Amino acid sequence: MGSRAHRVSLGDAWSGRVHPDIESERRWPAFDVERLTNLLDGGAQNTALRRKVETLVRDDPAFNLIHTHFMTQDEHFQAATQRLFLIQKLAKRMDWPDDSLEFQYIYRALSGDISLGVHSVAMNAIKSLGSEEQIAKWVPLCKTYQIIVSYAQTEMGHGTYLQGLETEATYDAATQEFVIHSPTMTATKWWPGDLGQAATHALVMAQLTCSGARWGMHAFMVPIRSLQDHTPLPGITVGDIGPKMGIEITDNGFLRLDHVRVPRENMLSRFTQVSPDGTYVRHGIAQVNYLPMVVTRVYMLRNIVLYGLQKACVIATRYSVIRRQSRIRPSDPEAKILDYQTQQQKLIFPLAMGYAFHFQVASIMDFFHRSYDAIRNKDMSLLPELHALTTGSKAMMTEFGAHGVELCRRACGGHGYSKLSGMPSLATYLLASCTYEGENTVLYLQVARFLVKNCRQAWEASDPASRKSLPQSVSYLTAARVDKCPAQTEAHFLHPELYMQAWAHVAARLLESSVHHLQMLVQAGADEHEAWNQTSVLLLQAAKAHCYYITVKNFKEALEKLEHGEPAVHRVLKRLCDLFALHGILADLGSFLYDGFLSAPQVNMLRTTYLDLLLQIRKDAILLTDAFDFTDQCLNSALGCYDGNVYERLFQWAQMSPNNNSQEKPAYTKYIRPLMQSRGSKL
Ligand SMILES: CCCCCCC/C=C/C(=O)SCCNC(=O)CCNC(=O)[C@H](O)C(C)(C)COP(=O)(O)OP(=O)(O)OC[C@H]1O[C@@H](n2cnc3c(N)ncnc32)[C@H](O)[C@@H]1OP(=O)(O)O
Ligand SMILES: Cc1cc2nc3c(=O)[nH]c(=O)nc-3n(C[C@H](O)[C@H](O)[C@H](O)COP(=O)(O)OP(=O)(O)OC[C@H]3O[C@@H](n4cnc5c(N)ncnc54)[C@H](O)[C@@H]3O)c2cc1C
Repeated sequence: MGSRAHRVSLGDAWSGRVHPDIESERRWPAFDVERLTNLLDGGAQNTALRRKVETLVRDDPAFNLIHTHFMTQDEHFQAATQRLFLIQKLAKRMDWPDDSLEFQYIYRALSGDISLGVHSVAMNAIKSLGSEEQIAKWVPLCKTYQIIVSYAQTEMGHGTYLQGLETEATYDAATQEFVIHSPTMTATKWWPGDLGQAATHALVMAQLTCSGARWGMHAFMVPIRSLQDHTPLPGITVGDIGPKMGIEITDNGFLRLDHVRVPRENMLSRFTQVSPDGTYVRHGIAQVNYLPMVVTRVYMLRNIVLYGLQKACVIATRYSVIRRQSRIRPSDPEAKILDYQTQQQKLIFPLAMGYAFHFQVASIMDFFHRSYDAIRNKDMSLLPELHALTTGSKAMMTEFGAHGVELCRRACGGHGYSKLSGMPSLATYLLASCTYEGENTVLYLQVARFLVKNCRQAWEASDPASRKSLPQSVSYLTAARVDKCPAQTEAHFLHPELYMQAWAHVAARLLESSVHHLQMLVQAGADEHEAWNQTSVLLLQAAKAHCYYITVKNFKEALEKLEHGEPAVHRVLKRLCDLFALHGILADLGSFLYDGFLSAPQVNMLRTTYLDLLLQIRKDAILLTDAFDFTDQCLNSALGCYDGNVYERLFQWAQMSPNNNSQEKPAYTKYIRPLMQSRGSKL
């Protein structure tokens, strides 16, 4: 399939004419864009399949996303639910297998603008925590949408601290039922997606009490709305939590339970069981019921964070070669804004991130697939490392991703504030992701806990064998390290080993000084918890440096695999990897200068290398964003279309505003006219 025709998909009259300012960027490609797209897709056959799926939704008006810019919250939810309904029909007609790539691709093609995402989160939770019988019972009902399930964990009073959840699940051995109850206002479930309007069931996370003891958070399948008429069932108070910053496709809701009884079989019991007489049995640590969050964190990284960031890069970079403003020299024509060094600085770091995070997601997915089945089969040996890798990646990718999208939005100037640019929607999605599935600070501190625990064990161990047994992702922290940067020229900063050493050095030093600070406070009389709190700013910094190190390492290792097969693609990706690593150093220079790891002259050399990279990457910027291969339909942006016809499209889309299509002007007739006439016109 011709890729250009494929991309120009909105059918506008001018789409055939590509704007000369963007055409010139594509005229002499330094690498084969299609090969890079294939690499990102995991092979040419996947690219072909993805494009086939995209074609299926391209010409159908029901899948046209432009109108979403003008919708109210409820209209948005309805349209997203209609798309879900149509996709299910399409999938049945096309005979797509469950969990197939086709589903992944159609969600991507429609920019994830499809409702009932949390139903999938809940279904994955059932697969993680349910026994085989429970999975066999509930998952087919979920897959066929005979029931719709919300993941109801967060309460008004507690989201982070799961031990503090107040919803009660008390076992009644006489009837072999659990009594699920919200004892206080703050116990009200608040925020769960798909709960406000859609759900028939909630997977309620509640504190289990049986045999007179409390056992922590467990998952219970609770019917909440009638399967006949969708009204709330007895004992259930359920509704919508009201307006929010964005993500209108999701009906976030509240839920109160008044002594609602569910059978004993409704507690998910892969790892924990309550026998008929109330005896409690558990396999693994108490936090084993937190496994669904690990799974969701993995999937959200690709579907929401990575794609959101990449789309913002495409839109802002394309716009920046069309937009001309001011002159570099007085005698020049007005410059493309992408030719300003400061604009390059704004946009090229997010672009490098868009690639770095691609390889980060691939690595996390790989670790997840290697460890998840073993965990479900009660081998918990890789769970702590999986938890640390997923929480760290979630925190870093959402924090940097949200920042990157905001940089891209601002790089579009005033038009970036228009919803028609697509940027505000991307920005609110990325912002929300910093909070849901674990607030980022809290998640970074989980990473710090893992680092401190493992490294302390290694440092305190006298025999070298204990050092060897450190989880692979942290073993570098206790290895011998370089204390002074050996770079003598600007070119030395383009050696991956050199910037890896720099990141390893800073991550290890920050961790060591956090641990020393902890020890110092304890020696001075603080208990270990207070000492932890009084060291948490340092710990956060150490966890962040570790996450950066891991991301650079994954990028570097992915490139090593590519080195021999694809020299041109390797060359452009290597520049992005270099820039990603060096940008992080420049952004946190204090940490690298603190103990003299870098000298001031080295910082100057590093900065020169960085600025030179900006210029080199700028030449390929459009092609690097084209390689993500998002359709115009998916981008849903007046600024970001493949053909670059920004101004025509912006004007045309604005005409769709209901204000421009109604004879009624209530604000004018009710208030403006009377206001103007109130004093008697002198004109
Ligand atoms: C396709 C995507 C669609 C996206 C839609 C998204 C919709 C959004 C949904 C949601 O937001 S659902 C709600 C999500 N909520 C959270 O993420 C809550 C965040 N809080 C937590 O994860 C935990 O409470 C906590 C912060 C980890 C703290 O828990 P706790 O106080 O109980 O534990 P600690 O004392 O800190 O640690 C004890 C021990 O447990 C280990 N651990 C903690 N969490 C996990 C886990 N998930 N998996 C495995 N192990 C875990 C932790 O490392 C400690 O281990 P040790 O150090 O003692 O060995
Ligand atoms: C769009 C959206 C969708 C959501 N969907 C769902 C859903 O489907 N199901 C569901 O159950 N929940 C859902 N949530 C809830 C979400 O998971 C929680 O809001 C999130 O986990 C944060 O918890 P919190 O609100 O309690 O924040 P808090 O923990 O109250 O955070 C407030 C501040 O306190 C700080 N803080 C808290 N604890 C600590 C600590 N131990 N150490 C240091 N600092 C701390 C945080 O860093 C933060 O700065 C959703 C939320 C949003 C915004």
